Amino acid sequence: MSYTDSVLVELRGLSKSYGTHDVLTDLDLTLPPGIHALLGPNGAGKTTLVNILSTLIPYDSGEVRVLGLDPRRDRTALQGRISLTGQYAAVDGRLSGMENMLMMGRLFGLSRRAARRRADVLLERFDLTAAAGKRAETYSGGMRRKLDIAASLIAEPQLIFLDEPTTGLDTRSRQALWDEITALAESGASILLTTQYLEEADVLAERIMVLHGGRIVADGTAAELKSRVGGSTIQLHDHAGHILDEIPTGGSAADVAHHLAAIADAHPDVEVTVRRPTLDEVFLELTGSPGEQDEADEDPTGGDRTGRKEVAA
Ligand SMILES: Nc1ncnc2c1ncn2[C@@H]1O[C@H](COP(=O)(O)OP(=O)(O)OP(=O)(O)O)[C@@H](O)[C@H]1O
Repeated sequence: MSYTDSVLVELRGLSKSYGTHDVLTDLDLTLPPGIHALLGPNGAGKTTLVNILSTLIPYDSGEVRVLGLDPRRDRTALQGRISLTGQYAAVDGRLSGMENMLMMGRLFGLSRRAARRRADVLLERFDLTAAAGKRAETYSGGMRRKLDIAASLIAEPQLIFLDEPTTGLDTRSRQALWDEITALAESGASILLTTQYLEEADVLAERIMVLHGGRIVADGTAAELKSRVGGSTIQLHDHAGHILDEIPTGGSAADVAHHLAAIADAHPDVEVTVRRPTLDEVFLELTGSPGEQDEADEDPTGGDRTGRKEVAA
């Protein structure tokens, strides 16, 4: 496989097992630079794949290139160009936010002065400047997660792996982190994030891969995945918002207009909305199991509990 700047990750026949348990089976994938989400239920193999790509664990067979490098053979060179923020924050609670940043800078071989300069910029960017002198163990969960990500960015990685970056965060912290992730991508870094939150993948990622049973069962933009489960649905509801009926459509303007005209004739007073399928519905269709939703949280994107985001007709 040859590397060009237009290829971020390339997999050919990647397989990985633990004993007799096949976790990843014959994966093929080519990713361009950008924000990509790896979505899948518990145990689907998301962390295993990220750990392989980020050099933490070896793969069994196949070909793997990350930024043109083989994570097994070119481990050290690749480690200098990527960062990994795991589900379990690597922050040292006894050190202050700034000390954590400087420690990470030294690990990446930056001079003290360069590390300090970069730490100032990143702490400011993640809104942690005021807390920089305080021990990290006094931080909230959201602040620790932000510090962890800030520290992982100290060496300006080309590719950032975020493994379930918002798991366990409340809605506000999650939204703040989404804003940061978007800003990181705008500054030119590529991001590969894993998530169990369908909405997170929908909001952040240009491309979503659904991992299930060791294979990628779907791959595309959120809109492309949604189009796999059919066109828009027209919802009829009363003035109190109770859903009276749902009518599937082919999705084209002509087809939706045709249905709306018939509804207007038969029920001139009824209220209608037209909505696209949600990623939950896509997930159910593709994997036979519902995607995980954080029941404790209200939906941060403003949809209802089912992840529905309605669009006025
Ligand atoms: N070191 C290991 N030894 C044996 N089995 C493992 C090991 N690491 C992971 N597994 C198994 O491999 C499968 C995939 O695990 P992985 O952590 O990659 O899934 P995941 O999609 O990241 O799940 P989650 O969303 O729960 O983090 C699981 O069945 C897990 O039990």
